[in-house]
Amino acid sequence: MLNGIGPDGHIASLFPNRPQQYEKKRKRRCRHFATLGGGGVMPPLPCAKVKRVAVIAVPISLALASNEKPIVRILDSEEDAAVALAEYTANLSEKYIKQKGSFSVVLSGANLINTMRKLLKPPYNTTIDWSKWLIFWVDERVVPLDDPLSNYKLAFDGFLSKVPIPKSNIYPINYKKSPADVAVDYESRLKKLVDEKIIPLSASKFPKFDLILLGVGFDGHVASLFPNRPQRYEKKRWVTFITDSPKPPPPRITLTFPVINSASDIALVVLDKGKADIVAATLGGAVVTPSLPCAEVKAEEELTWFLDKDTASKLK
Ligand SMILES: O=C(O)[C@H](O)[C@@H](O)[C@H](O)[C@H](O)COP(=O)(O)O
Repeated sequence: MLNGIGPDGHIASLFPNRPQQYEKKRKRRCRHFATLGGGGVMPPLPCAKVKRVAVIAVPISLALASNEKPIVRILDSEEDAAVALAEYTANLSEKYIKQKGSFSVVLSGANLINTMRKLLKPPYNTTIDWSKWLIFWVDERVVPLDDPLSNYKLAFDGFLSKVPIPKSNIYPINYKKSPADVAVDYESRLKKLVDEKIIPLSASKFPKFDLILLGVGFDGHVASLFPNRPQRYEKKRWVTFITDSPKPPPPRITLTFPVINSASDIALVVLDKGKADIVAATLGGAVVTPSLPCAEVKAEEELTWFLDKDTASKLK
């Protein structure tokens, strides 16, 4: 069988986001699955599912996923990763407060907040200068701040209510608007903080946060930048919105890649063996087109992955 490969990885008329690629009974289909290059991508690209492959030509559009030598820390357990994350965050807090008088921290939702728990314990609960912390969200669900789905509520209940960060240093969304307007509002508040020199501007004229803490989804998303949604390609806006997020709830706002990638330090915290394939594909340099969002993350200073042994188990 002679097959071409589309820029999105489709072969024949089997496209990445269409159910036909999963057809198991009808005859016109590809029977056997394998992955060229060994990177597990979830869901796999149709072109990665063809068995017995002879590669005749590789389209030049299949660029390697970008990743500029991240630091990869593989800890024995989730508990050890939480300890390492606390030490890493406390060191950066000390460094940036010394350097510039404040420490801007941008939070994700979901499991990350629990993994930050060691910062609430000695010695960090008393040694960190919490009064200098500024808190933002890399993405937020457009729901009231007391809704169980709110990333603000998750962070407040699990972390922010337990440390003395001044309320005026915490920047949740103004949720009482449409997602589009919530994004405009968050962006204009960030612009004001840049004008007031509370947040510096990067060389490429995006806000430069000190530390962004990211989780990675099973499909390789970071923040609310999903593989099959256009928001990941935004180049100008600082904050954008999505009304059909594949991860519920659908309405969200998110910082864009130009902002994320302008941060000084970024931690990607992935502690879930169900994400071992995504991690192996990203850090193993697998050819994935379009690339996984988590493979697009870069930091001005250092990008550090925090993994546990199980999550790193498929890394060669
Ligand atoms: O609001 C959200 O849902 C997040 O900010 C999202 O980007 C999250 O970080 C990833 O989905 C990973 O989540 P887990 O680490 O909990 O799997």
